[in-house]
Amino acid sequence: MKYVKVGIVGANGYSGAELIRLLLQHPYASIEVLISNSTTGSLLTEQYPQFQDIIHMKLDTFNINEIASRVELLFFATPSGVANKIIPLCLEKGIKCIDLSGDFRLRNGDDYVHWYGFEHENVEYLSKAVYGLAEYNEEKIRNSQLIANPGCFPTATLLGLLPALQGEWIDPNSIIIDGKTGVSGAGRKPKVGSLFSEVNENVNAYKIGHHQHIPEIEQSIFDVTGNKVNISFTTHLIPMTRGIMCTMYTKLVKKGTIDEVHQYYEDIFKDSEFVRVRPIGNIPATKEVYGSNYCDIGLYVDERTDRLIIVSVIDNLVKGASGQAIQNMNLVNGWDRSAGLASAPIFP
Ligand SMILES: NC(=O)C1=CN([C@@H]2O[C@H](COP(=O)(O)OP(=O)(O)OC[C@H]3O[C@@H](n4cnc5c(N)ncnc54)[C@H](OP(=O)(O)O)[C@@H]3O)[C@@H](O)[C@H]2O)C=CC1
Ligand SMILES: CC(=O)N[C@@H](CCC(=O)OP(=O)(O)O)C(=O)O
Repeated sequence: MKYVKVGIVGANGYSGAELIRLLLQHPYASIEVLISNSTTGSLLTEQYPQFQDIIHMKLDTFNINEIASRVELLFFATPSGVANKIIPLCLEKGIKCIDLSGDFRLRNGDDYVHWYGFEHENVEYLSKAVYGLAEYNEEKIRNSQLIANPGCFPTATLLGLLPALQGEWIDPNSIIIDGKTGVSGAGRKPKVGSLFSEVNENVNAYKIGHHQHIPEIEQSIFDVTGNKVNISFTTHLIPMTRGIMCTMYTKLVKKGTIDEVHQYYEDIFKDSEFVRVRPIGNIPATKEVYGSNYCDIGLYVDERTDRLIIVSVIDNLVKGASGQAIQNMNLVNGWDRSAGLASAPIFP
């Protein structure tokens, strides 16, 4: 099997480093180029000593003419507002691009000003991007040159919620999503809100009503089910390093026992190697997917309130970012879906 030469723009960030870790164990991809910004010129091991004697590479500046002949596929693990400017240059050179940022997830260019706070510079490319939720978009992803990798919260939310909507088990206008995340979700760039003394022994609700993942989740619900919904979505920062838990409260509209709903979920995900529907009565915890590409889903039918409560957990850096990006790379190249991703979660 031929190796595909890949590069990472934003290699010095948390999701960039996680891409490196996962790509090192990938059977068909070889890392050829690492690009960073303020740390350009340094060795990767100066930034991340864990890679000593494993990978010896320098962090370079982005120069499309210089890298075009060296890579066939680029991952963008850059802050929002960066990839929209440079991905079109890469596409013109025939490089496949997988963007881990939000820059190509929304179809409506005007939404970027409202939800992300920047003006998108290449709105004509938004319709060329395929949303990389692999479990729902596999065929389109296989044939795409530009993949918008889903956000971490949308990944956990959509995998947990879409079957309930597809099966018309719940009222689409009743959805409340309570999201919790570890601090690595905010990236490696230092900020006050990520300091140990701010996060430790604390829980903090943030971006209520204006989180950038709201339009992404609503857009995907529409694409898969045709439902135009307005969700209530609140995220909380909690004192852990990795992990996302989304607990979703929904009103049941179809009389169904937990056995029926559970069977419906199992049928939807029977061929998805990275979604595990937990047995009835078993609710997943974030540590049970730590370091892995799994999304685990637990279901509870509350007969007292007629609600279906769905709990979905992922590792934000793996299934929520770099693992899912590699899952998409596997589809684009026609490889095994789980190539390089088959490892079990780390526990405890
Ligand atoms: N962390 C997570 O759990 C998840 C992150 N994402 C998304 O992935 C992207 C990366 O996130 P994360 O790894 O956390 O971020 P980090 O802040 O940890 O890293 C950002 C990286 O981008 C580089 N960078 C910054 N500006 C530029 C630029 N203009 N040109 C090239 N490189 C640049 C930085 O380089 P340097 O350090 O040298 O300045 C650094 O390598 C974000 O868009 C984020 O929203 C998505 C899902 C989950
Ligand atoms: C803890 C923390 O701040 N998490 C970030 C995760 C965002 C992210 O990963 O960015 P994308 O929009 O590119 O998906 C947040 O909630 O905004």
